[in-house]
Amino acid sequence: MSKVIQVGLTGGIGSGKSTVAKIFEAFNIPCYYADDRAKWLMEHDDELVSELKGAFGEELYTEGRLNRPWLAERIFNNPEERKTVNALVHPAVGRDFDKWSAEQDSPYVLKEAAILFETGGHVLSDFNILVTAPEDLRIQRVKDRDGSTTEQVKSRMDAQWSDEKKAELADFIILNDEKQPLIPQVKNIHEAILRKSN
Ligand SMILES: CC(C)(COP(=O)(O)OP(=O)(O)OC[C@H]1O[C@@H](n2cnc3c(N)ncnc32)[C@H](O)[C@@H]1O)[C@@H](O)C(=O)NCCC(=O)NCCS
Ligand SMILES: Nc1ncnc2c1ncn2[C@@H]1O[C@H](COP(=O)(O)OP(=O)(O)OP(=O)(O)O)[C@@H](O)[C@H]1O
Repeated sequence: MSKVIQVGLTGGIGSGKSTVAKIFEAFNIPCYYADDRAKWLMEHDDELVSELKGAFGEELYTEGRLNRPWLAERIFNNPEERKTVNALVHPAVGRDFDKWSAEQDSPYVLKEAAILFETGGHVLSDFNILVTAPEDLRIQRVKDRDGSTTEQVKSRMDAQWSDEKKAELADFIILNDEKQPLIPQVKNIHEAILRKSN
């Protein structure tokens, strides 16, 4: 059986990539949510759990649950520690995604991931979609959604590439500035991918 067409869907923090993914799902396209799945694997993939404990110590977990604020504080203020987590988590997510993709019956599948170009993961996709939005709007959205501070959002932005740099590598770009309607943009890309994949 030939490999299903894989489409990366990325965007910086608060760009609205999960919101865009939900629209693709409404067009019956299966979507793999890498950030969510990564957190699940970090608690349930025994090999990954032991590698992470080896790198960060037992205090990374409290009663088997990942100590997320503790880890976020560490990795978004320390590039070396972020590199360590990325090097352990991303290959595990890649394997899990490939397994999931092979089980889907669809003309193509989406992988929604916050960092895709940054990890080089985009080369494994057949196409890559970038969601963009003005930086101040992205910060406000995340503050409203999570109660984060501006500084916390900015420290995550600093761990990601700029939209300009990502745009050079994207096949499609969606502008989610709350002025341009999202559904027609998604529909156009969905139809273009179906045409290109036939
Ligand atoms: C530090 C953790 C526990 C914080 O969890 P939290 O629920 O607060 O955030 P969540 O995972 O939903 O991520 C929210 C946003 O933070 C940013 N972010 C998360 N991980 C990273 C990273 N490694 N590099 C840059 N930005 C990141 C993204 O914009 C993401 O959409 C979590 O982000 C994590 O384990 N990250 C490392 C693993 C990883 O790279 N996951 C994402 C890609 S597979
Ligand atoms: N076009 C829009 N109109 C109104 N609200 C929006 C729009 N796009 C996104 N939002 C809101 O902004 C917040 C961030 O969007 P979303 O969670 O989709 O972003 P994300 O890129 O997946 O973020 P993260 O990287 O933090 O996971 C959410 O609360 C979402 O409901």
